[in-house]
Amino acid sequence: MDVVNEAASTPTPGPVIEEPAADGDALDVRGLTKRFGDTTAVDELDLRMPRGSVLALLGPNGAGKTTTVEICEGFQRPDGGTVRVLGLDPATQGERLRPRIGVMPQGGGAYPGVRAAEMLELVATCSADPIDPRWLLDVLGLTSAGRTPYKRLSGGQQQRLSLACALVGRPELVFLDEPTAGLDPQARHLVWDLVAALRRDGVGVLLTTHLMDEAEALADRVVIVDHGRAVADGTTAELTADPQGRQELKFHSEPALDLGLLLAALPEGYEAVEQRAGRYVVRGTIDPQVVSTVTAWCARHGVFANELRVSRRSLEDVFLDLTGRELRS
Ligand SMILES: Nc1ncnc2c1ncn2[C@@H]1O[C@H](COP(=O)(O)OP(=O)(O)OP(=O)(O)O)[C@@H](O)[C@H]1O
Repeated sequence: MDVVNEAASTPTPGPVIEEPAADGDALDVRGLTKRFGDTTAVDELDLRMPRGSVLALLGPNGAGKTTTVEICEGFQRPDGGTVRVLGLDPATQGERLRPRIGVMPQGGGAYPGVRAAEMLELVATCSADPIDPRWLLDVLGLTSAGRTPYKRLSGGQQQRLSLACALVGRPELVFLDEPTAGLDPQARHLVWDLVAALRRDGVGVLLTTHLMDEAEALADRVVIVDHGRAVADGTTAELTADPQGRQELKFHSEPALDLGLLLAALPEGYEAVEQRAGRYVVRGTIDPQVVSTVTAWCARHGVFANELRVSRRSLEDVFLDLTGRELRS
């Protein structure tokens, strides 16, 4: 799927506009701060995003993701810090920036009576070189809903229409705020495929999510935010790598097992933690003998070792280790 170059585009001669160097970052945010009364929604946040890459802002509800995105889009003004999007300041150069970005806001929204295809065609008319709206409706599985008024579309269809509106202007950078919230698994994968296609076409994508599998599946780089601050920043591989190269054995069992006794049954150098009630992780070199020792130890104590698996750390684990809370908390 070639999203950006799908329709032949003929460059239109026009006034020469001084644009920033093409090799600059798509996004360069430094020390971004935003307060609402006593609440510091965004707190000295730094973000860098090369052009054509996918950056995920991952964090729990209220972490400051939407506020950050809305500042980058030019919908809110920061209280401190500098923001450059495609080399432009969204607060003061919004008119030059808007034609070059696509925005899919959280929850979408439209005039309730407008038909799906009309809405997309209307948005397309605002662009100098739009993608063919019919093609986009087709790719997003919305052709049969083209004549349906917005208010009668299902939540998933509204979400996909909102995504189509964000893409129809052939943007260089797209902001997707929780793009798969409320979608069924099929529609969710359709959106994932589209984001992957955008990336292949060289379109930058900043997406927010509180779904770690979404961030893992789509993003070149993940910034984990909590209380408006970046608590971790890197590729999924970097973030989930264990500093000592250890593996993990995870299992579910009764809460409050005596992990001191479990460790005594294992060779020296292992770590065992109850990440939350009844969820255990043993870290170290995990070989069949260790698995056998753990299950035998559980059996001796009259408890099951359920859902036992050897795995690498997930982004959820990283968040839990950094904040002591779950992403969905
Ligand atoms: N307009 C506003 N007025 C007052 N407080 C606000 C406003 N917008 C956001 N906040 C507060 O700022 C903090 C960050 O909110 P924000 O919506 O940016 O978080 P989020 O990470 O996007 O959360 P969610 O995943 O729920 O969308 C929250 O405490 C929120 O209540």
